[in-house]
Amino acid sequence: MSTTALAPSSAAGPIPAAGPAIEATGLVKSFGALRAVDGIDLRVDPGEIVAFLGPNGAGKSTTLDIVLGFSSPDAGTAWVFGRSPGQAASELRTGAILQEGGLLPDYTVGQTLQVVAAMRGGRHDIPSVLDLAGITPVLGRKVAKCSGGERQRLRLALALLGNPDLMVLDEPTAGMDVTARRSFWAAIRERTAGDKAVLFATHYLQEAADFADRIVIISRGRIVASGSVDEVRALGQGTIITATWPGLAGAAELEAELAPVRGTLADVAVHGEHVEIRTTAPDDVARLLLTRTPAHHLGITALSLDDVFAELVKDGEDVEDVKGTGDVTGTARRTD
Ligand SMILES: Nc1ncnc2c1ncn2[C@@H]1O[C@H](COP(=O)(O)OP(=O)(O)OP(=O)(O)O)[C@@H](O)[C@H]1O
Repeated sequence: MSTTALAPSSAAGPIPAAGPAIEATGLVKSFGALRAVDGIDLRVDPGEIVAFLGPNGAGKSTTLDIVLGFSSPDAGTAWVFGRSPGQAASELRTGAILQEGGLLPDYTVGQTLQVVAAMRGGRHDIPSVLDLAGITPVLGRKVAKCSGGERQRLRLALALLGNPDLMVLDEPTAGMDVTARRSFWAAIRERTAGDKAVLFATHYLQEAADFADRIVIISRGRIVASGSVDEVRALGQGTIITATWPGLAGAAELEAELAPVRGTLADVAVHGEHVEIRTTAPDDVARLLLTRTPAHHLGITALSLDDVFAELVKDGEDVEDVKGTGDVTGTARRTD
């Protein structure tokens, strides 16, 4: 697949946005016996930046390919500004950064932009694209000599050509260092200040937390949670208590001592004298540890977004039972 959505050129002038940037309902896509996408409902409104998070093979790219019109779903519908994805692409309403490949190593950055701009047709404000993507300094450099981050910036510039209303970015900052990632997102933010929409797939939870208005978590082709960062974080049940327990014989001793609060425990782990307990009643567990056991040095922390994410995607068996995940615009929900 090419790196950037090289939509067929269109003579069509600007067409007003109509409805949601993306409205997908009941998407299903199989490869042989594998259901890569298994009933996804997804809505992205103009002006929103939405992160699509999930483990490897969850179905993110397959979904994005459908939204971009690169492939058709086996079932369900996808609309982009009220049009078919292919139509929206041909009207230059969508721009994309896909995962890999597609760039010609012997072209310079500037030549690549010119060629793609000519292929896409229409009028392009190349200086502002260069500026926004921050690649002016490497304009004369051959793609083969560009660093990973510079290539991603070139991909961003290509995606910005035509000033699309929706950008679909598949792991757009892969290979970028923290500073490059920050300035990449600053450029996207600047770009989406109005009513432009962005849907991006990422493996970086922190990136999703920092830059997205909304997070959609997908596992095994199904949406398992969606909402703001805080809403998704709140789906994690429990609090983590850590402590040092001198002379602890092992997990059996810990569990025996915690018997009075057993019903509140989600997880216990013992690493030598260090214990980690996840509980829905942190005060009770802390009190018990401090008054009835030798444990000391207690630490009490909320679940991190990483913990919540790991829990939400941990077990495909749970997710298999999910039915109808509903829209992804409202309050966060877990669907198992
Ligand atoms: N063209 C294809 N033919 C066969 N299987 C495919 C094809 N495209 C994707 N798959 C499979 O579908 C599943 C979902 O793949 P997809 O690329 O959508 O996942 P992803 O969430 O984007 O993963 P990653 O984070 O690793 O990029 C995977 O098991 C993948 O191997």
